[in-house]
Amino acid sequence: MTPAPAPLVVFDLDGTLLDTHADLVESLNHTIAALGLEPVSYDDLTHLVGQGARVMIERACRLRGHSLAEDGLPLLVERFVAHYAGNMPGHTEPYPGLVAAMNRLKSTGYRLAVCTNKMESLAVGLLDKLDLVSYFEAITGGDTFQYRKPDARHLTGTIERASGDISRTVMIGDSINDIAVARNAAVPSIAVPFGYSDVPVSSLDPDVIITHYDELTPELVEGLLKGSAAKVAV
Ligand SMILES: O=C(O)COP(=O)(O)O
Ligand SMILES: [Mg+2]
Repeated sequence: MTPAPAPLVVFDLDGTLLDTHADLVESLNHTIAALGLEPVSYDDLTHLVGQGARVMIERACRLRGHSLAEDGLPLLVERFVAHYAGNMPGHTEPYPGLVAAMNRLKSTGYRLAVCTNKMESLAVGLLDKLDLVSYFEAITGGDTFQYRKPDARHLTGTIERASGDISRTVMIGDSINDIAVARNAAVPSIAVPFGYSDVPVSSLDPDVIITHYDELTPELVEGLLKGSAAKVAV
């Protein structure tokens, strides 16, 4: 019998691997200050984040009642990226128990990857500053492909780059795009409630919710993989 391919756990980044909120808010406020707009708060972030910097800036302008000239956006994105990249890692930290959980999974033969709507260069740069890049077989961002979460191809493209097997993959994330991309790719999902969802994660209907990384064990992932294999077999 051929052994089952190594399982792959694919992580979202903002609000899942890393608590990035303070730096996102700071860089966003630095960006919109150029337009004379009032700063946004952490509470606003849950509605603004999710589709990368460009959309976050557009949404923040809308929130502040500012109609952005079409050609104004590239300069603002540049301003955001310069500020964010220039301050990394800032206040950003891995969520409690994450590194131990990743070590646990890796020492059991698991592969890990990142599928984020953040720009790939910012995701890689940030993970590099935190010495976490080497954990991942692949890191893909919102600009890596022509499509991004919740489009299934962002996740399937990530799995391919990580040399994973879609029937042995689990996606873990904090918001609707993550649970939706998993559903769209027919991959089991795990939600974390400590990120930036604007609705309770239970309403997204993930397969499992974990409230701390201590719960992310090989047994939990194997259980989900068996469950999804059973669903396919029915
Ligand atoms: O930066 C964003 O807008 C979203 O990032 P995430 O996909 O890692 O949550
Ligand atoms: Mg997220």
